[in-house]
Parts: sequence; structure tokens; C-alpha cells
Amino acid sequence: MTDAVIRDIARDLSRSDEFVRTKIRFLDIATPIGVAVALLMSYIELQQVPWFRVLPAMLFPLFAPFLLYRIHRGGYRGYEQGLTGFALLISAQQLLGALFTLNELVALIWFPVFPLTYIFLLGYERAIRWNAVVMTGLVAGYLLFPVVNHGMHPVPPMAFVAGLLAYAFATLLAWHDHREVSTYQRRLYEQASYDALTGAMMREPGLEVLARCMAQVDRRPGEAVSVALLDLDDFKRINDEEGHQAGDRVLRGVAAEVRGHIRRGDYLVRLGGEEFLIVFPGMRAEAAYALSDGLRERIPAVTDGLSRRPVTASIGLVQYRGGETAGQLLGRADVLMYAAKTGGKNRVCREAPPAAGQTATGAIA
Ligand SMILES: Nc1nc2c(ncn2[C@@H]2O[C@H](COP(=O)(O)OP(=O)(O)OP(=O)(O)O)[C@@H](O)[C@H]2O)c(=O)[nH]1
Repeated sequence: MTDAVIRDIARDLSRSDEFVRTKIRFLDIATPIGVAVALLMSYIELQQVPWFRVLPAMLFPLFAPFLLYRIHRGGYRGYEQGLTGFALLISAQQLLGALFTLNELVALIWFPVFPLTYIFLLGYERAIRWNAVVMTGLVAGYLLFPVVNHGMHPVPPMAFVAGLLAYAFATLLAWHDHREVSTYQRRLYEQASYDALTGAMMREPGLEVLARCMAQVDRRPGEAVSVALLDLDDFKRINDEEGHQAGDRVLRGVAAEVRGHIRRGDYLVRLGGEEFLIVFPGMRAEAAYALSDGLRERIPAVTDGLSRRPVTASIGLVQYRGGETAGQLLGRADVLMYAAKTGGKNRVCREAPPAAGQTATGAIA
């Protein structure tokens, strides 16, 4: 399983309707409370400090309603922009606030709370980097404090370092938690997605990966994805003559060879029985043909000794045509694989490249 796929799945989860709804509901409640508290605090502080010191606290009431509006009205893009906006707003308020309030120990109490806020808003991956930037900003704020406040001293260095450590600790704790959960999720996903015998992806997750690759080409028409439908020849005879275990050995051997032969980022899917699908993201039919034919040539040699009969495979190879369904794509590959079988087996068939101004219909081996 590549990290890219894991990331895609995590992104899909974080975009699921329920997840998004829960976040929006929380912001719907937290924003008015935050605005009310900020206004009240600002009003109280205004009695004791000059107006510009209250400005950081006023940022939230000024911008948060607009961000909430954007989250509700801007579709998914607006939702993502709104969350980033909230993170920016809170960071600005936090850093400006630090510049004016780092002489009070009470300002440090909030330090461990912010990392968790950013994780809620941005997700773990982005929040970790974000927290590193904010911590750097806090250090800068601490160093600049006497300059901005005309020689006034901030809290003692030890107290500030303790606050900073609490900030870093909260970040690390959340990160550690996230790693544990994602390792567990990954293990579960792998168990549910990979065929125990061959280590190939199982049909459903494999077809999901294919759909993602096809969608990628639809988004960027200059890109390509090719697929090879590989079916072992006369496999039933191996089972019948040498037993199921010999058949299993061959399946394992072929799958291992395919995995070693394809590029990192290609996918091997076991569609069922002795039928496999190889997905070549970013590869045109010509290159995928060369790779598949090389693989076909190697199969008898690498399975030598696993069965008394030489093992061969028939392969149908196609390149995705933008807009077609996965069923249509696999249907074309199936026709070609069948053509390879009826043409004598142990061969790769692909569609003839169209001559200028003409549509290709024939298969070439
Ligand atoms: N050992 C083993 N056999 C399997 C497994 N899954 C399916 N099979 C067998 O694979 C065989 C597939 O046979 P067919 O569909 O007739 O295909 P074939 O004999 O390869 O014939 P052609 O495809 O025409 O070359 C059947 O005997 C299934 O029982 C498996 O996990 N292990």
C-alpha cells in the first residue's frame, strides 16, 4: 500500500459528510461564544489599558463571523478556506497577544490549548507544521516584547520555556496519538484490502484505486493510465493434475514476480481466481505493453519448479479513454485478453494504434 493511497483514504474520511457536519456544528456553537467572550474581555480591558492593546482580542469578533459565513456558503472549497482562515485568525491573535501580554504568567496557560485548536481546524499533518511556525513566532514575540513595550520585562525565561515546552508536548502527544491510530487504521485497511495468498490488492479496493487513477486523467487530460488484464493459461489443469497446493504456489510465484516487475506506484489487483489486473498510472499503452510483454516472457522462467507444466499468461492491455466507465475499460481489456487466449495463449493483445484519421478496431499481439 503506497502512502499516497493511505493519504487519499484519510482525505476522503476527513471529507465525509458526517465529519464535516460535526466540525461545522462545533464552529457554529464555538464562534458566537468566542465573539462574546472577546468583546467582554476587550470591554473590561479597555478600562485599564490603551486601545491598541485591545486590538489583538478584537480580531476574532471582527473576522470570525465572515469566516463562518464562508464555511456555510462556499461549498467544500469555502469550508476548507474557512478552516484555514480560522487558523490564521487565531494565530494572528495569539502572536499579537503574546507581543503585548507576555509579561503576565496567565498568558502561558493558553499555550497547550492552541496546538489542539490547530489540529481540530487543519488536521494532524498540516497542524504539526503550523505549530512549529507558531512556536517560532512566539519565541520572536518574547524577544521583541521589551522593544514593543518600551523596556517592560516579559515573564522570566524559565517560565516562558516551560510554556513553550507545554506547547511542544501537547503537539507531540497529539502527533503520537495520531501515529498510533493511523498505524492501526493502516493495518486494518491492509487486512481488509489485500489478498492473503498473493499479497495483491483485493477486487473492491483495487477497483477504487483504478477509479481514482481514471478520475485523475479526467482532471488532467494530458495524463494517462493503462491497465493489463492478466489471466493464467490452463490453470485448472495445474490444480487438477498436481493439486490445489501447487496451484497456490504458482499464484504466489506469479504475483511476487509481477510485484517485483512493475514500478513503485503501479498496482497489482487480484480480480478473482487466477485473474489479475495491473494498473499503470501515468503510463501510455505503448510503454505498458512493453512492460507487460516483458513480464509475460518472464513468467515461465520464474515459475519453473513450482509446477510440472510450464506456466504462461494471456494479457489484454488497454489505455483509459477519458470519460468511459471502469466497466467499459475492463470490458475492452477482457475482449483483448480473450483474443490472446483464442490466438494461442501466452501473449499480450492490445488495440491497434489508430492510423491517422481512422479508428482502430483490430487487436494486435
Ligand atoms: N489453487 C487455487 N486455484 C484456484 C484459486 N482460485 C481459483 N482457482 C482455480 O482456478 C481455476 C480456473 O480455471 P479456468 O477458469 O477454467 O481457467 P484456466 O484453466 O486457466 O483456463 P484458461 O483461462 O482458458 O486458460 C479453477 O480450477 C479454480 O478452482 C485459488 O485461490 N487457488
